[in-house]
Amino acid sequence: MQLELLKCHGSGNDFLLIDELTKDLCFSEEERKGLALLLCNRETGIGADGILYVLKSESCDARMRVFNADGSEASMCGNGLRCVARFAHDVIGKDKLLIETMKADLEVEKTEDIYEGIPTFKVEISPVSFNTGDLPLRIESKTLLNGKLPELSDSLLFTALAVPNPHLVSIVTNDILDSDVQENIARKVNGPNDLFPDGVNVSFIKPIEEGHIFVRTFERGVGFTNACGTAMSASTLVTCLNGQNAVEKEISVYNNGGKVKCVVHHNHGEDRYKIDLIGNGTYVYKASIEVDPQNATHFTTVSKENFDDETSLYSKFQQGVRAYLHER
Ligand SMILES: N[C@@H](CCC[C@H](N)C(=O)O)C(=O)O
Repeated sequence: MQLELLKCHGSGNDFLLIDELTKDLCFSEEERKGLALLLCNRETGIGADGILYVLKSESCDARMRVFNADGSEASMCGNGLRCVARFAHDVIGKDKLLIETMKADLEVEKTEDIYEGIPTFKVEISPVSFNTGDLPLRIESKTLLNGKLPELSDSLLFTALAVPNPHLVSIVTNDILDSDVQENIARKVNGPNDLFPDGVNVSFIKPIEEGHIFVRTFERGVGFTNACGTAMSASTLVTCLNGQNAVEKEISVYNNGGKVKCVVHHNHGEDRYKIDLIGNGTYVYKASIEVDPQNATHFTTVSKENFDDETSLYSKFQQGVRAYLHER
């Protein structure tokens, strides 16, 4: 079949978006997985951190399903949701939309440009849970808040939370960030292991100054990515809980692909948190490929059309972000 793909990114976390909103496509679960494995491979495929399937929804404006590069399905993807928000906005023509995801219906909204000319979307990251059973993390206690996991490190303090995909977060110093500690831990908890049977996204946070943090994530099902939206949201919340940042205030979150803004909201009555994730939803190119989803072993590219203006504008934004980080 001829399959249209939209390559897009949020903070350099890149995806292949497949439109099942306006097109009648019908994939089996195995085919969705097979397409992710074939197309996301950076050596033999097109290369991407995951596939975003955008489907029709009975209750919302659209539905998002996210498959990681290794073919596993994730319950949420923050950077991907901004790309889906952009796509649904462009197709449906509404500034505010509701997107169905695996575990929640989430509000998304076109918002003020993060950098002049860059299409920017605010997406809701929720529900948030600190219950270890929701990741799952198999330890005795019901939560892990700045606690030790001796199986992973003698010294680092970790917080575990689901937003609702699973995250393990630690605030670290420069020397730890520059070492291979994060990769070793992440590989351990994303291979066969007793602590995180389903794997976990592992983030290290470096506080820069009040209202500004840097986050790097090793993603479950992918590896190190330029950025992970749910991880940046989870990390911002952790810095608020630690008193390093404040709730209801915009926090700048720098990453290897750019910058987003996060705002943590706390509903005191219900003691619930939700986070606004604000950042780019950038189109890179449109492509058409010939592929057999039932036997997804190879594909041929039929056509490709670049969104050069979007790419060069995003590069300018990145230059500013790098200059800021270089000075620190
Ligand atoms: N890149 C995403 C998260 C994608 C899913 C994640 N790897 C998982 O398996 O939970 C984001 O921007 O949130």
